[in-house]
Amino acid sequence: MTRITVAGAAGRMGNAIIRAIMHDGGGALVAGLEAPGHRSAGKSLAEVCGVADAPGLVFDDIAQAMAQSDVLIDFTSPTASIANLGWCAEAGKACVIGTTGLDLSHDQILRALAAKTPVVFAPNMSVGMNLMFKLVGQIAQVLGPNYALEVMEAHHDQKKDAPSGTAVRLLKELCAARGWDYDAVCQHGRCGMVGARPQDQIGVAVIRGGDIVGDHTVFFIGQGERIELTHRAHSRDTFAGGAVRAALWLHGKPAGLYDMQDVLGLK
Ligand SMILES: NC(=O)C1=CN([C@@H]2O[C@H](COP(=O)(O)OP(=O)(O)OC[C@H]3O[C@@H](n4cnc5c(N)ncnc54)[C@H](O)[C@@H]3O)[C@@H](O)[C@H]2O)C=CC1
Ligand SMILES: O=C(O)C1=N[C@H](C(=O)O)C[C@H](O)C1
Repeated sequence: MTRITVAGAAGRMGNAIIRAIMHDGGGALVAGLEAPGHRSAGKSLAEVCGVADAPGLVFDDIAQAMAQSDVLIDFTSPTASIANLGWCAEAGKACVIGTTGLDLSHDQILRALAAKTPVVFAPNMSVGMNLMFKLVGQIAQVLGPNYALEVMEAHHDQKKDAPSGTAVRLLKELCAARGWDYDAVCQHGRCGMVGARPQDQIGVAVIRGGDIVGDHTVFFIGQGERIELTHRAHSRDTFAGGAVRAALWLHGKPAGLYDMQDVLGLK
């Protein structure tokens, strides 16, 4: 059985992942990991997460948290995920990373570390969104250049990064389909005398508020009609289930960088 440690155990996703391991089965929950000096360090996972039957403790030291584990599932912050992956690469432990907001330098380090240990890295662990990643490029290609592309995402008011990692991936799929350069064509918001819309542009709109779990819409807008392709996550359980599925799939795989498309057989 795959033994799993959950980083960010006291966070929104950490909590959902611990519930998924406990209630959906398939893996063994070993420990939680939190930021150095975090108030939950030394407490039981059951107390920290409110999951009565959860075994194990929360540590603020990765060596202790991973001592009995095969896989780390990490939904934390960009710097924390890269540091935790660095430890996993040295120790030969597999790592599933769902953290978003990584910059180019994080991305380069992640790729180098994934040469040493198996890693699943994906901005969205849901089945539906991973199918949508495939579909948006196909739709853009079939409709052709006369259809304007726009992306809108909405999330809860605690989200730190914008646009979401999922929106960034959708934009990259659309750019690949059109042969466009991401940085050159993405227009983040519009304000003032912006003029007529150029054809080679993708507008990006970001909404934040309340407890929205995660909504993404891609607009394909033509003269006389439009398609709006929307994915709405109803709860974090959909991401958590995907993360656990990825951990079970990853255990025993050779070193390398994988994403949810590999896990779900969508490539
Ligand atoms: N890929 C996906 O499907 C999804 C990705 N996310 C991403 O996951 C990340 C976390 O999101 P939330 O759970 O909402 O955030 P959160 O803020 O609720 O939780 C993050 C947790 O990580 C902990 N942490 C910080 N540094 C740490 C370290 N060095 N080691 C261990 N734990 C550490 C924090 O104390 C906190 O408890 C974000 O980047 C978010 O965008 C969120 C939902 C789905
Ligand atoms: O921070 C979140 O909550 C989410 N983050 C991911 C992202 O940035 O794409 C995925 C999901 O939409 C929820």
